[in-house]
Amino acid sequence: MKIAVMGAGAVGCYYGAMLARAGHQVTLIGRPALVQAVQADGLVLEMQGDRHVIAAEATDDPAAVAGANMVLFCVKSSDTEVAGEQISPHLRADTLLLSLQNGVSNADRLAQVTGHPVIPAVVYVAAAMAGAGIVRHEGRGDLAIGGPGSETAAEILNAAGVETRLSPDIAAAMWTKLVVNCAYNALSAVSDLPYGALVAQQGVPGLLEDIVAECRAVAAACGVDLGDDLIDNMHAIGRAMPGQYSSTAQDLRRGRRSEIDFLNGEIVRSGDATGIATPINKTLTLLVKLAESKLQSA
Ligand SMILES: NC(=O)C1=CN([C@@H]2O[C@H](COP(=O)(O)OP(=O)(O)OC[C@H]3O[C@@H](n4cnc5c(N)ncnc54)[C@H](OP(=O)(O)O)[C@@H]3O)[C@@H](O)[C@H]2O)C=CC1
Ligand SMILES: CC(C)(CO)C(=O)C(=O)O
Repeated sequence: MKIAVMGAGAVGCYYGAMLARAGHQVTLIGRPALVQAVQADGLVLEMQGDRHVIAAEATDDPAAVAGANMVLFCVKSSDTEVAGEQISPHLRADTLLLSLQNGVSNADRLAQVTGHPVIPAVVYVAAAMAGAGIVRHEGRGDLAIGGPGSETAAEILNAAGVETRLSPDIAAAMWTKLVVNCAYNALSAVSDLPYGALVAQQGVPGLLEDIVAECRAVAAACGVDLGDDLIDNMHAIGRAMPGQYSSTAQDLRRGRRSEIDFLNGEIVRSGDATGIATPINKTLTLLVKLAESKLQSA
C-alpha cells in the first residue's frame, strides 16, 4: 500500500518506519536535511536498544501525497493550515487522511483547509529525532482513532504492528489527552524538569489536580464528559514517565515555538467562549509564551 507522511519529524518518522517495516511503500515529506539523510542512509529507527535501517522514499515536495492510499499528517499544530493547503490539491477522494497531532482542533482545521474527511488520532508515543533521519522511540506507540474510515485505517495500522484502538468517543479521548498535556507540558517547560522530579515538588500534585479541574469544567461546558478516572489517569502518566520532559519543554530547549496555544491556550479560548474562568491555564499559557519570547530574542 502507498502511504505518505506529511511532516516527517519524530511522530511521522516513527509511524512511517513501522509501516515501511511492514512492507508498505512509505514516502516521507519533510525538510531538506531529513530528505538528504534518508535518501543517503535510509530512515533509522532506534528502538529498545536496536538500530533498524529502513528503506523509505523522502522528499520535500507535498505533491508526493498524490496516489497515496493513506496519509499520516504529523506537523505541529501551528503548521496545520499551511501544510494542509500544500497537500490538499493532491489528495485522492478515497485517501485515508489521519491527523496524528496533539490538541483537539487539528482534525477539524485540517478538514476545513483540505475539504477532505480527516480521521483524528490520539497519539500515545514518546518519540524524538536523534539526528537528521534518525528517530528514537522512547515508549509506547499505540493510537486511538475514531469516525468514518477509522475501521479500515485501524486494520492497516494493527497489521503493521501499530496497536490501534477504535474509540467509541474520539472527542472525549482527544480531550483526555489534551488535559494530560495541559497538566504537565507547561509546568515541565517552565521548570525544565522531567515529570518524576516535577511531581516530587511540594504542592505540584495538588496544582496538577487544580489544572485538571479547570479543564474538566471547560470540557463539560463544551459538551464533553471526561469520566471519573481522569485524575488517576493524569497521575499515572507522571508515574509511568518519570524521566520524560514534555514536548513543550523540548521545544523551549530547542529554541522553538511550542504548541502552547493549542494546549492550555485551547482551554483558555474555549473557557472564554463558554463563560468558564480559566485563571490557571491563562497563567501557564502566558508563562510559556514569556519563556518563548526570551528564547526568540536571545
Ligand atoms: N514527539 C512525540 O513523542 C509526540 C508528539 N505528538 C504530537 O505529534 C505532532 C507532531 O509532533 P513531532 O513529530 O514531535 O514534531 P516534529 O517537529 O518532530 O515534526 C514535525 C516535522 O514536520 C516538519 N514540517 C512542518 N511543516 C512542514 C511542511 N509544510 N513541509 C514539510 N515538513 C514540514 C517540521 O519541520 P520544521 O521543524 O522545520 O518546521 C518537523 O520536521 C504534534 O502535534 C505533537 O504534539 C503527540 C504525542 C507524542
Ligand atoms: C509526554 C506526553 C504524553 C505528556 O505530556 C506528551 O504528549 C507531550 O509531551 O506532549
